[in-house]
Amino acid sequence: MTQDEMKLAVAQAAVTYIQPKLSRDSIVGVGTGSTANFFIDELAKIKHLFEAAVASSEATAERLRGHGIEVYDMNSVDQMEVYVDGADEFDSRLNLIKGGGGALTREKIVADVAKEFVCIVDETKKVDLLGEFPLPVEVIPMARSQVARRLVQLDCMPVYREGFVTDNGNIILDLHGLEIEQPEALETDINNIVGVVTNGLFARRGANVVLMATPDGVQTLTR
Ligand SMILES: O=C(CO)[C@H](O)[C@H](O)COP(=O)(O)O
Repeated sequence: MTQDEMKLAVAQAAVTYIQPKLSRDSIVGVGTGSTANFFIDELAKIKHLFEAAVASSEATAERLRGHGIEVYDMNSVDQMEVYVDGADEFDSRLNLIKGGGGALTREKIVADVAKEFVCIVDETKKVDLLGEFPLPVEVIPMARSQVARRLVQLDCMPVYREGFVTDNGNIILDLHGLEIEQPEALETDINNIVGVVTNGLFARRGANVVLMATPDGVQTLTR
């Protein structure tokens, strides 16, 4: 089974999982990335079952609209049935690293509103300890050097993501070589640095459920 076949399988499983939770006035939060794109294409098949979506990036909004799914502005939404998104890594407690595609801040905002965060991954994303995937940090551009110095003081190794600008007009520093024993504490410590918008650790608000594609089928993992 190819990785794309696994992404499709988990996207289909996500639609099956969320369908009973939806009603005509439901809002669905939608994440960003290649797995999320498979989900969007599958979600379009049940677009008559919910009211609208909220997107975690401009790319996702464009793809949703391409399927004729209405996309609401985040500020007009105060409740959301479910948020579905991929991840770069997850551990057994369903803590995540996200933001490989640079959409981490909007992803975290949309996830925060949702009653349930359904994370869709293939088995290659499962780790014992988070941190092999570089942890993205979104930073206000004028604070780049100072934030980098503060991150070094936290024993992090920041690498500037050259030429990349987030949908919010900010830059990304990727933190390499981490072995994250205490994800909640690190999430808080990094977010407390002045000039950091947010970081890609989803520990304080991890996933409620992870749907993980394997060659033998999709597994449902809960906390
Ligand atoms: O956090 C993300 C984007 O900011 C994605 O969810 C993450 O990078 C996984 O992407 P993919 O499904 O393409 O592997």
